[in-house]
Amino acid sequence: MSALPQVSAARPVASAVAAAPLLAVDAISLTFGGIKALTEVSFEVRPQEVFSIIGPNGAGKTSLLNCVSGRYRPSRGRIAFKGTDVTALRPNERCHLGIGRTFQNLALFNHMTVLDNIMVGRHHLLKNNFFTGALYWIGGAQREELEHRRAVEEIIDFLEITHIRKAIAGTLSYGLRKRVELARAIALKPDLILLDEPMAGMNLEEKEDMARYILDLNEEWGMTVIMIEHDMGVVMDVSHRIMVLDFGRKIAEGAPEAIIENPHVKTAYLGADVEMSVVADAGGPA
Ligand SMILES: Nc1ncnc2c1ncn2[C@@H]1O[C@H](COP(=O)(O)OP(=O)(O)OP(=O)(O)O)[C@@H](O)[C@H]1O
Repeated sequence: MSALPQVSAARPVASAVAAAPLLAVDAISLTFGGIKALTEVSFEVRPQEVFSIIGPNGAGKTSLLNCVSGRYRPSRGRIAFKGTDVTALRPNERCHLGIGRTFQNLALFNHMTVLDNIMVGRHHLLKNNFFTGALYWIGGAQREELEHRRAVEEIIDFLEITHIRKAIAGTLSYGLRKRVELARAIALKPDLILLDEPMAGMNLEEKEDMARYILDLNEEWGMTVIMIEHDMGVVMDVSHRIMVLDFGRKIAEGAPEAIIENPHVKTAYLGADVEMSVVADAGGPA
């Protein structure tokens, strides 16, 4: 008997299967004191894929995402994005290259409005600073501001948060704050977005909405997605490919229907009581 949910037919990737990888992670290892969080993990993500990372608690999923975003520097190995070695780059430099992210725990400015939180997301795209802004207020800076507002409004429309655009972020429900955080991350118009447990703490309806936004981001906006998620129904339904970590090592990688049948994956999950219940509760596609 499988503890994992049934899967529907595999999702085809819009880009050619043979496309050069957008992200190439080559044998990265990461240690914290004596703890081996990651051991020689390698994988590639192709343009326009939804690539999910799953595994029991403490398997190294967030550590891996932090290595890709630049928050952690792996002790060994190499990370290339769009063919450029980014291993030594800081998070904001990777952000400029087109890597965006959301966090496992919400990281919004709670005292600010939804609109301002999303505008913060676009901040690094602003070309005009205080001085050029003062000199060219009638021209460039004002036009740039209008452009940013238009882009932000497009995101607000897309994520259906028009009704809360003026609300103070901290007053919103958890599900809505997660959606605002996604809005802020996509405001950067990243080519690759890293989502750390986007459905955590959500009710079924909120999860269904979030799954739809992720699919639309991928299919309509062409964004490549790397997602960590514990809800296996969602993972199996939205992912093109899945990588499984256990104790910091990659134990499997492939299409959802192959992962679900993989004996190593079943063993890893059956060996983890907490994950077992999460997986068993996942009622299939979101
Ligand atoms: N900043 C840190 N300092 C010390 N140890 C850490 C740190 N971050 C992660 N670890 C350790 O690295 C290992 C992997 O943790 P990580 O959070 O990456 O796992 P995870 O798969 O994301 O877990 P979860 O599903 O519970 O979020 C764990 O043993 C964890 O305790």
